[in-house]
Amino acid sequence: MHEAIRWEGADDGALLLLDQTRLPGEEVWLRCTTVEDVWQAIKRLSVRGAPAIGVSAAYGVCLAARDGADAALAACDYLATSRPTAVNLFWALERMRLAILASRPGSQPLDSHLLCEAQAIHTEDAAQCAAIGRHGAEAIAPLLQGRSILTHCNTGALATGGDGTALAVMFALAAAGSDPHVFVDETRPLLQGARLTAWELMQRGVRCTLICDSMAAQVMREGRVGAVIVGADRIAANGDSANKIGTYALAIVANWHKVPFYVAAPATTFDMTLDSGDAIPIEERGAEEITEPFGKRTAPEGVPVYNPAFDVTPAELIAGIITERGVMAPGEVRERLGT
Ligand SMILES: CSC[C@@H](O)[C@@H](O)C(=O)COP(=O)(O)O
Repeated sequence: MHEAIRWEGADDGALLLLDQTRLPGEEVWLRCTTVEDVWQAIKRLSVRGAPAIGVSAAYGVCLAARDGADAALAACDYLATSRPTAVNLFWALERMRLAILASRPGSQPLDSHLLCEAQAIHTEDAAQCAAIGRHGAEAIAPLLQGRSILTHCNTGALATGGDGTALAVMFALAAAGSDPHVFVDETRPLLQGARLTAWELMQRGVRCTLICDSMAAQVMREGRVGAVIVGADRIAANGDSANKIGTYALAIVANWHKVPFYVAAPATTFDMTLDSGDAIPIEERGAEEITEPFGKRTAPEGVPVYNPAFDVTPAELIAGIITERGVMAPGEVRERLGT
């Protein structure tokens, strides 16, 4: 596993993040010592992927706790403003807030109490990834019959506290000896597929082929895809799933070609307060990500730009949701994950 989040030292330590904006060219670790460092790292996507954002934010609260409980509570509010779509962020911050409120003077010092909580969130996420891999491999293996899996964005060890969500399924298939092949969508505009997923799969010896997002329909028409598996940033109670922009179009294309479309995510990605995906907040990012990708201008100065970072795939396009509790139909989410 290529871990991307580490805590260095004891209670007075620092958060180390493998800077995902520099991959695959350079492996540079950022050393975060303040809550502001963590906020910036999340905002600029040095750490990204829904579960990884939650884990990192939890450690960010530990950094603030050195200045006491009020500073730690303020850090929870502040980190919640970094990105709006991945519900794992808000879930982790709520868990840290409850841990702050439960901390009693005279018992374990606040900073070590909170570090234990953040480490528990991290470890639990790793265990959830492993279970998603196991359940997903069992469900997906019979669908492949020598065909490939297609995926979008990055859902591996870089995006989580463990082995990943959708990518964990591919790693589990590989570990079981079934030698999967993965078509990797490059994932416009920030190329999480080309830069991160292709890198992770190659590091782990999983066969993959990089395609542009717009080529997915063609490889499906050629009969080369047995299943699509993607991650999620927030899943509503009816199974509607928000994920990286382009996922919705991919789901439509998969359904047209009768290729089963799966979402893989831990329970921490479900937002049972939302009846449908219509209420999921969609992050809009800066125009320069499209007009000047990676510092090179590709569009005329002054052109109007719309840059939503996520879209919502309606539940009816999803064959199954792979969670640590097993694979469920979108219609089973309310019953299996509570109201
Ligand atoms: C296991 S990560 C699942 C999702 O968070 C992932 O697919 C995704 O859309 C990430 O978007 P990003 O903008 O790179 O944070």
